[in-house]
Amino acid sequence: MSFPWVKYFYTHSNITLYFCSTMDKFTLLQETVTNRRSTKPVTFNGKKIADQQIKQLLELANWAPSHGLTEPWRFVVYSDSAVPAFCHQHAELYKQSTPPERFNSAKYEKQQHSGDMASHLIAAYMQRGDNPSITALEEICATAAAVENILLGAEALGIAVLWSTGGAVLQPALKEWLGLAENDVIIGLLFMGYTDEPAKPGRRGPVEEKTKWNWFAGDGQD
Ligand SMILES: Cc1cc2nc3c(=O)[nH]c(=O)nc-3n(C[C@H](O)[C@H](O)[C@H](O)COP(=O)(O)O)c2cc1C
Repeated sequence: MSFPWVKYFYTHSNITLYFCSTMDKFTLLQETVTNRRSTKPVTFNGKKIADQQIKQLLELANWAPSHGLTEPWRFVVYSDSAVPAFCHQHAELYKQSTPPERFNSAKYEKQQHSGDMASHLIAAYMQRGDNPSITALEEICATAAAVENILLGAEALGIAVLWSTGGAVLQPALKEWLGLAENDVIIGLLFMGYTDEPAKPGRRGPVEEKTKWNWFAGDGQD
């Protein structure tokens, strides 16, 4: 015995479900992307993130795209008392590598204490590969994409993050201290923790002002 209406319902409800789940996926992603905010470590509350969640975020990072599958992203993770210890060292490197006329003592002290309430700190860098057809720019882009994956995953888990290139991050001194090769590039320090402070609203200029569309005459347009 056949029940055509069962087949009809089954087929069409699946189509409906497919469209619903596509919509939900986009809405969820959109919320995660637009709600993500940078959080200053000074507002962290000292609560610890489980190492397991940090590992989950690193797994997300590892799914970033890379030209030629070079996977150039590398991470050095600091946790517990290694975080303030790193920050003190980073502040010293900033002091040593900054000409006296540009040295800012307030920045130095801020760097020293930036990890006091953080749970983890991740130094993210691009390890330059030896494939001559892949440029350093491409490998930096891939590593930045990996970092963005961490930021979005953190937002989904309620973890506060600041991606920072302040202090000595862009100076050779930090690279040397971390034992990186000359062509490697530090993409940033990720200060991670929890905050009780509400996020400030994000703001962006209109994307239309950053986009140029091109059409061929006669093509359909929305
Ligand atoms: C490559 C990079 C470096 C950044 N460096 C710093 C930094 O050194 N200090 C800081 O306070 N924020 C830093 N930020 C965070 C930006 O200030 C922040 O993304 C921007 O103000 C927009 O705010 P939102 O992330 O909350 O949308 C950096 C962001 C990026 C992408």
